[in-house]
Amino acid sequence: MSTHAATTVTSILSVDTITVRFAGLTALDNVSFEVADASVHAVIGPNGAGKSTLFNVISGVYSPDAGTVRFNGTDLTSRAPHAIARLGIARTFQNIALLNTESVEDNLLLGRHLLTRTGFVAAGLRLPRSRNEERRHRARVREIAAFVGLAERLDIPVGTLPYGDQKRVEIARALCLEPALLLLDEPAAGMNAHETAGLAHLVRDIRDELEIPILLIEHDMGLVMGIADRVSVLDFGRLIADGTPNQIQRDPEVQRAYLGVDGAEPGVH
Ligand SMILES: Nc1ncnc2c1ncn2[C@@H]1O[C@H](COP(=O)(O)OP(=O)(O)OP(=O)(O)O)[C@@H](O)[C@H]1O
Repeated sequence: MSTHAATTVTSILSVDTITVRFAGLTALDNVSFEVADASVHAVIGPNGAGKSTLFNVISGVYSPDAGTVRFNGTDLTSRAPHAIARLGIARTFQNIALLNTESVEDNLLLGRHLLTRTGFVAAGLRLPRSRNEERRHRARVREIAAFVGLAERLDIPVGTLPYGDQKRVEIARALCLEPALLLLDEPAAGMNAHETAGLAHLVRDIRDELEIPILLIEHDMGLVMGIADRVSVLDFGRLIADGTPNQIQRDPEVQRAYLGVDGAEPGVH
């Protein structure tokens, strides 16, 4: 027997033989992979590869035709989106979904509504217990805003912020759920180089300081290769590769999938 104990990587999310069909089209075909705890895990693939469908299965928007998704051992398959959020999976969307005329603080407070016991109606009536609860939530919202770099922007209507800051508000709102796993859907889309660099920092900080694992869909290969611990590659609904960024960049099937679509290698952007 070996004297060296194998390093065990705990997995927080298991995607197990997931298949999703839309009419005649197989959007996900028997897809399996694991997301390790304390990791940044990227899902990449050409347009139409099945990435959004995968997120929609994990977050409960779609029920798969076959397979299971387990989160910390709990079967998520066919649970409703709000039940999955309550279990600790928070997500952001491709298009910013915030209340533009409301302040950063109010948008973040709304992100905590699943965690409130007395609810915001009771808070509006200023009942003593709800006042205490509201105070706690406001304090936590301030901490989270400071963590993402928005401490000075709490009173500003979200719609007037620069795009990169609006994306930060979205991520902060997801963090307000105190998630055990964060799903980010194309967080760098529409960002300039400076904003993307800031996002890379933030994602690393969420993993390293908050110790929240992150699963992200992203087309910006520079960002993916720079921050991901592991990368899963989808092509026409099939998982064609799963490995470290280095392994993925050298994988001939991955290169073929990208060259076949738009002439770009995943390592070159
Ligand atoms: N609700 C739906 N009804 C029918 N077909 C769908 C539906 N959602 C996705 N599809 C199809 O499933 C396939 C996978 O789509 P999906 O949006 O998951 O790909 P994607 O990798 O996220 O693409 P992109 O990078 O362009 O966002 C595509 O062929 C798409 O047209």
